[in-house]
Amino acid sequence: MLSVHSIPNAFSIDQCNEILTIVAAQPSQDAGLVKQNSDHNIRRADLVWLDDVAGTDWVMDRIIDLVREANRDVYDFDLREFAESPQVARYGAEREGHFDWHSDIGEGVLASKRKLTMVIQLTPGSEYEGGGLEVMPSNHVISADRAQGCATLFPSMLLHRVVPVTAGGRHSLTIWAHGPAFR
Ligand SMILES: O=C(O)CCC(=O)C(=O)O
Ligand SMILES: [Fe+2]
Repeated sequence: MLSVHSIPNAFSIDQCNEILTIVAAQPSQDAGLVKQNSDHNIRRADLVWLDDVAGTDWVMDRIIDLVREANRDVYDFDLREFAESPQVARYGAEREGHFDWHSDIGEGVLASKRKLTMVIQLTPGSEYEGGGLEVMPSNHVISADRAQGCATLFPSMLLHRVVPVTAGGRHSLTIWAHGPAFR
């Protein structure tokens, strides 16, 4: 139940590139944390929330299929909804984009109901240095597959981070599935 699950080619290269094109046309926001305070020592990234963007229903449809299948095969969590918009983040070398160790379960009304996190690599791993997503399921660290289109899923309470980008830029798509609190 605390495992990190990887789905290669969850989104095709064409689909990743289409999302990147759509996002490039949107204004981005400086990343806030769970409680909307932006502490740049913890996180440095630019965000676009996809539910504000027309023409992205197919992205959510694909997300729903991927999460449903992974939950059936691996987690068996009581998931009820996607209560938050999919989020596209850009971590750029120009300000050492990163996200320090954190859990996605926070104190907010929505963040407290997060149960499963899925991150899609939108950028090919060869286009940036650093920027790796790392997840800590127990006393060791798992590095997410950097391949474009690969999905990494993990229970939202697990500590994870994005190490600083030192060259180029990395885009990721993150979505949370929500449900009643763990017990
Ligand atoms: O961009 C990533 O790889 C992870 C993003 C993340 O951990 C988050 O938004 O909570
Ligand atoms: Fe996170």
